[in-house]
Order: sequence, then C-alpha cells, then structure tokens
Amino acid sequence: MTSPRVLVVDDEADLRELLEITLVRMGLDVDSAETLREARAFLAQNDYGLILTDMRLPDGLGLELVQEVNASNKSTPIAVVTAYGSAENAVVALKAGAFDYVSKPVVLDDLRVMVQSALRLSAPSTQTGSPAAAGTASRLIGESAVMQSLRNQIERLARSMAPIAITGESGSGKELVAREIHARSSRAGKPFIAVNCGAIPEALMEAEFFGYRKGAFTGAADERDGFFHAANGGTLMLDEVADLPLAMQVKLLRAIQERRVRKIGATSEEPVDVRIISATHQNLAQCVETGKFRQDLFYRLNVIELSVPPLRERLDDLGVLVDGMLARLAGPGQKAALGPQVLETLSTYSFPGNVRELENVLERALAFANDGVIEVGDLSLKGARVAERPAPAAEAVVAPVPAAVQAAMAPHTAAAPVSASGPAELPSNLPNYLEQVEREIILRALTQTQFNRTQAALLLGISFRQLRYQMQKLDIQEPEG
Ligand SMILES: Nc1ncnc2c1ncn2[C@@H]1O[C@H](COP(=O)(O)OP(=O)(O)OP(=O)(O)O)[C@@H](O)[C@H]1O
Repeated sequence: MTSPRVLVVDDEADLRELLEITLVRMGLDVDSAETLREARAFLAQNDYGLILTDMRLPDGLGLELVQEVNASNKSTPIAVVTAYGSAENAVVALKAGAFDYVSKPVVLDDLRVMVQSALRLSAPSTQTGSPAAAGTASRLIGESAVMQSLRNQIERLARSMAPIAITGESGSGKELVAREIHARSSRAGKPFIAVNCGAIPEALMEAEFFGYRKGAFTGAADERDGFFHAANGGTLMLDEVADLPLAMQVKLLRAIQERRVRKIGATSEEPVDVRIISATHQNLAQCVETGKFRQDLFYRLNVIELSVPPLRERLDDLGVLVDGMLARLAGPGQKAALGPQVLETLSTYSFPGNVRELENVLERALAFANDGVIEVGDLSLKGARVAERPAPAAEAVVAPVPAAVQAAMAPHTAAAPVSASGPAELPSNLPNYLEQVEREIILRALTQTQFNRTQAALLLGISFRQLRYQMQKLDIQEPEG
C-alpha cells in the first residue's frame, strides 16, 4: 500500500526542510514547492492526503491556495503555517476553509498531531474505522429546507478544526448538532465532552476545566484531569458559553490559543488537542457590547457560526420528528401512534421549548394514552399557538408577577404540596407543577429583594450562579421600568 502523500509549500528553506524531515519520519511521501505556481503544478498532477502551506509566499498568499483547494471538488485537507502571534491569520484561514493551522516556531508534537488528524480525514473510512461520516444516518431528524442546509453545513464543517459557535433557542438541538459534527469528523473515535458553563460554581471552574495536582489545595487528595484532558483528541462543547465569568474567559482564551493547559498546582503546561464548539441561546455579540463577554474570546470562538432554527420555523418536520420520537419512546414490541387530528393540533402550537418540548409533550401524552394511541386530549399543550403567538416568552415574562407571587405566598392553597391535600388535588402533571412551584418561589424571593439576585440567592440558600441558571431555565426576567 502506498504511503499518504503530503505537499509542503514554503519558501523558507530551513522550515521547509524541518517539515519535510518530520513528515518523512512519519512514513509519509513528501513533495515540496516554494511558490504558489509550483504548488499548483504539483496539485494538477497528484492527489494529496494533506497540503501544508505557509501564509506568505513569493507569488501570493497561502490563503489563495486554501480557497482554490476548497473550490476544487477534491476536498483535500489544507493546513496553514502562521507567524507567531498572528492569531488573526489563523482565524482568517479557518474561515476560508483551512482544515487547521500550526504556528511558528513549529512545535513538532503539535505538527504530528495535526498531520495525523488530517490524514485520518482523507483516508478511506474502511482503513480507519472512523469517521462516522461514511454514510451513517444522521441522528438529526428533519427534511425541511433549513434542516437539509444545516446537515450540509455540518458535513462540511466536520472536516475542519475551526471553532464553531452554535446559536439557537433552548431545546432547538444545539447539542445534537455539536454531537453530529463530532461524530462525522476524524475525531469520532475520541471523546465528545459537553460542559454546561452556567452550571459550574465559579470557584470550581478552573479545577473543572484544567484539572489539578494532588495537594494543589485543601481537598485535592488526588490528581484529577479537567475537561480539556478528558476531551483530548476529541471535541469540547462549551454550552451556555455566555455564562462564563470574565476571569475564566481569560484563562479559556489562553488555553484555546496556546492549545496547552496547566493543571492547578502544576509547574508546566501540557499540550491538548481539542476542537472547541460553543453554544448559547443568548446573543453573544450583544454580550460583548455590554462588556459581559470578552471580545477576543468571542472572536476566537466565533470563527464559524451555525444557527439552529426554532421548531416553529420548521413545522414541516413535525411529522418525521414525531415518528422518530414515538419509535424511540415505545418500548420494544409496543405501539405508539397518533390519533386523528393530533398532528394538526401540534402544528398549531408554537413550541417555545422547541424539540425538547415536543419530546416531553409526547412522552407525557403516551403515559396517558390508551393502547399507545395519543389523542388530542392527551396532549395538554399550554402557552401560545402559532396563529396567536404573542411577544417571545410571554408565558414566562414577569408581567403577571403580583398574581403569581400572591398565589405562591398564600400558604397551603389548593396548589400546596400533596401532603396537605386530598387525592383530588394531586397535580395532573408533576413536572409542570414542580416547575411552577419553583418559578413562584424564585419570583417570591426576587420580589422580596427588589430583584436583587445576590440577596435572593442568599435567601434561597443557593449560589448566585445557580439562581441565574434557574432563572434562565424558567425564563424569568426582570420586569421593565
Ligand atoms: N432534529 C432533531 N432530531 C431529533 N431529535 C432532536 C432534534 N433536535 C433536537 N432533538 C432532541 O431534542 C432534545 C433537545 O436537544 P438539545 O439538547 O440538542 O438542545 P439544545 O439546543 O442544546 O438545548 P439547551 O439550549 O437547553 O442546551 C434532545 O433530546 C435532542 O436529542
């Protein structure tokens, strides 16, 4: 079997030689070009498993080659060598479709990792066993035009290391999209780690992300890896990235730029090979404007943006989504189907909680259904219909605070906990009921403290971050004015 062939394009003799020697030692065949013109001539004659090009060449920019290779239908991975400290060049190259980049001075270990990852991508999948790309069905259900375009983008983006920022409403499928990108990439055989940045107490963040050495602080009885180590070789998803405290944003930026992390208590940094995907339901650009999110980190994470549309904008997919979910929800040998008019009823609903809400609605309905056939009456949809859709999140905005708060403050009303009530007062829908109780209690604490969240958190015996997270989850917003 022939070795994979790599094309090196660089006019600096020293660096070119270093790259050649390293690649040959990895068992690869190498061609070298000093100019764009020579590179084009090689590309016209041969197929390559990887192209590695410097950014500045005597007759133009490496970026031109990136664009040409991407425009050809060969889809050969192409990586660029960027000058030290020119993070901007790296971002521009990734945006233009480069697979990855290495910075000068080239660290050979980093180069080897990058080359191996690129070659896994261009190798026939039978040889590697990964990536999942080879014809595996997508777990992302939906045939609407937006979903098809999303799937195409995923396929294309899976072939690069470029950081991706996924935006979309809560429950719209951001994590599923990130998992798909990972599963279809050359990293598929390595871990996918999703981290909810809003759920980690600030004091523990550094330890959670970077790990710690034994004895680094009281309670550090053993050495522990952080998320970066756990995701090594794979993908790290930073979910709800807008919730990262500013101090942590600085540390994260450094880790992403340097591709190195230092455990707490360690004297040296260790290299990590992690692809970063971030997600948020907030407007990150706006967070930058208000000073809540660092511009440099935003720029670094937001190389490629991917937006997942809300379910109400792709209701054409409702039928296939329901079919897929019912097939999963019904146990083996059991039936799960929709009765007459159910799909029509669902398609008039606005699904503020998106696909996750659809899953919950169906799961709940199935529990009430006779013989696995869901009828309209089993659905118990609440909130807005598509036709009459009011301002976003109307259900949760604080306008009706006084009523909600009064209700919550009235001791042992009919909605009080089960122990005080007879069987007739059992909640007909426990998750909804608990959510309502939680919302009301949080609103009560917020009202008592004139919406001072620090004090409200104190009253409730939870951290500020926990309170903020719960408020986001329950869509509780401060009343205007
Ligand atoms: N297109 C889809 N096909 C099948 N299942 C889907 C699809 N989109 C979302 N889901 C399912 O809906 C649920 C919510 O999706 P996911 O967790 O990816 O959303 P999210 O946008 O990351 O939510 P959050 O903002 O709350 O983190 C999951 O169970 C997921 O499997």
